[in-house]
Amino acid sequence: MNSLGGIRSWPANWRSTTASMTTTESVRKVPQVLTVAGSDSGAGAGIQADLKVCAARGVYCASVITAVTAQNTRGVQSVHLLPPEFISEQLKSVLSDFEFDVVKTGMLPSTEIVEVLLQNLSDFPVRALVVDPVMVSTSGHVLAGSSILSIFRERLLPIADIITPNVKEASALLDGFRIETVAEMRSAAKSLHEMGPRFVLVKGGDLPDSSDSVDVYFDGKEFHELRSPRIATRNTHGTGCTLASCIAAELAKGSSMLSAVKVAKRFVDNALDYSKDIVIGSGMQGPFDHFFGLKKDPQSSRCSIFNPDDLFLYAVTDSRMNKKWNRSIVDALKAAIEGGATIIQLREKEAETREFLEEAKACIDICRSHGVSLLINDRIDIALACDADGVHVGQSDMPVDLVRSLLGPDKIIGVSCKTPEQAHQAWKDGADYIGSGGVFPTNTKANNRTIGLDGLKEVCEASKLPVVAIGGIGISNAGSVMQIDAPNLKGVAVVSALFDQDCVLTQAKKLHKTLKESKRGI
Ligand SMILES: Nc1ncnc2c1ncn2[C@@H]1O[C@H](COP(=O)(O)OP(=O)(O)O)[C@@H](O)[C@H]1O
Ligand SMILES: Cc1ncc(COP(=O)(O)O)c(N)n1
Ligand SMILES: [Mg+2]
Repeated sequence: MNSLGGIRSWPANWRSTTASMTTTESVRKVPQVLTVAGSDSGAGAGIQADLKVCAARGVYCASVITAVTAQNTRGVQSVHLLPPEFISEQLKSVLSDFEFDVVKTGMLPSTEIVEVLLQNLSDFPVRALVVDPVMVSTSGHVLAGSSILSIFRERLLPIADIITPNVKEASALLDGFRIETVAEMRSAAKSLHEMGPRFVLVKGGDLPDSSDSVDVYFDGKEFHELRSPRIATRNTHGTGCTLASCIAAELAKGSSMLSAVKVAKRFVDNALDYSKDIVIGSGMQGPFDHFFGLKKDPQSSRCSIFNPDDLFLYAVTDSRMNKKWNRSIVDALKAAIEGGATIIQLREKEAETREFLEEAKACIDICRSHGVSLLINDRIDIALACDADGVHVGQSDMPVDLVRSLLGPDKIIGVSCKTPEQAHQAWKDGADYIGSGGVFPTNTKANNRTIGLDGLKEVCEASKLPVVAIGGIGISNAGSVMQIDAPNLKGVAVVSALFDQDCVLTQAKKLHKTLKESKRGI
């Protein structure tokens, strides 16, 4: 739909171009999505899911309804298509008024309906188009028949920025191509890409015989497999709609396509996990809760889900390096995350408290919008004040058991350990992970005793906790670190290898690639 390559940021002058009815200073731009989809009376999927996920992600969502379904947790009882002329009126109404960042489509059940959509999109061009080619509900009901296939293939897919078919839909678009394995999902993604969309995500929620829930993403050159353990629940009604709308919401906020897809996958995963036991309706396809992020489960003592795999590429900031390269902390972090950093630690040794707090708040916004956790080095007060995801403390900082009692059960706590004794204590005190090093000598931390790869291994073996290695690690030696034989070594933490570099994005990508390759080699 657009020429922005999926990596978009607000134009510098958006304030002056956005609205003319109020003064420039008082304008606050809200990211906006339009969903063009069907209504689900049970409110688990369709328009209702789209509205919920956008609200949960802080994005405004308008809705044009194409069809009304009589639907519940047992299935779809009946479908009523709205007249194409009336759908066109709805489209004109909102497209002529709002400034949508992204249009997302769901159920488009007739050729005439697709025609009116295409006509309106050509009358009112939008910046990005997410097409979820809804054809079959999770319950197996046909929501759009084969009559729409040719207009999808010939006219809608070629203008889409991303399409998100499930395996059945991908197969239908490819004349019945069989998709039963991840390898076949890859072939399907490639063939669908040839039909014209800029990105393809083939969703594997319904892939038979797979213990993981795997989605295959293809950008025309590279494949990415997005995996998460399959959650055992009946409440998967609306996962497809939610995923596509979450991608639209993240794009509307300015994310790149891959970041948007990753955030969306994680959102669905967290929502399913949070809602796996809820019972709504008596059928086999229950809805899930999109607002898990706003709630705490009174039954469980730990409710934020710390994923040890997030330690994979752990970026630790350094303000002197940002000054040296003349970039803001926010730009540095954005580049690190876009390049593949999976968790961030804000380490600030010079700033005054007020300055540190303001910085932390700006960083949290960036991290939250990318679905990446942000930890604060040492300063429990700053972590509390800005509601960071957790802290990292050293052996001479506040003791971990005290940190836990101050921060409560939900926050992530990491602790630096050089010895097996410290590692054992970290676990007893309630830490979530260990940072172990310095593995190699480094300029970032003066007078720091190095422990080498043997010391790292001893620390790993002494604890049940996940470990991230730190100290003098970069592209040249990250592979040797990951190859020590320790299953709880989850990743590497780096400072200079990312931030004391000309291009943070390039270095992050290279390091991520190196780590992935070395992990595969184990
Ligand atoms: N049981 C599950 N556990 C974890 N993720 C799931 C599960 N079922 C579906 N997903 C995820 O939900 C998203 C929607 O997938 P899918 O169910 O294949 O689409 P649709 O709802 O369109 O049929 C995908 O990201 C998929 O990986
Ligand atoms: C109105 C409408 N749109 C889309 C879906 C597909 O949702 P899912 O495949 O997740 O059940 C649905 N069931 N109803
Ligand atoms: Mg599904």
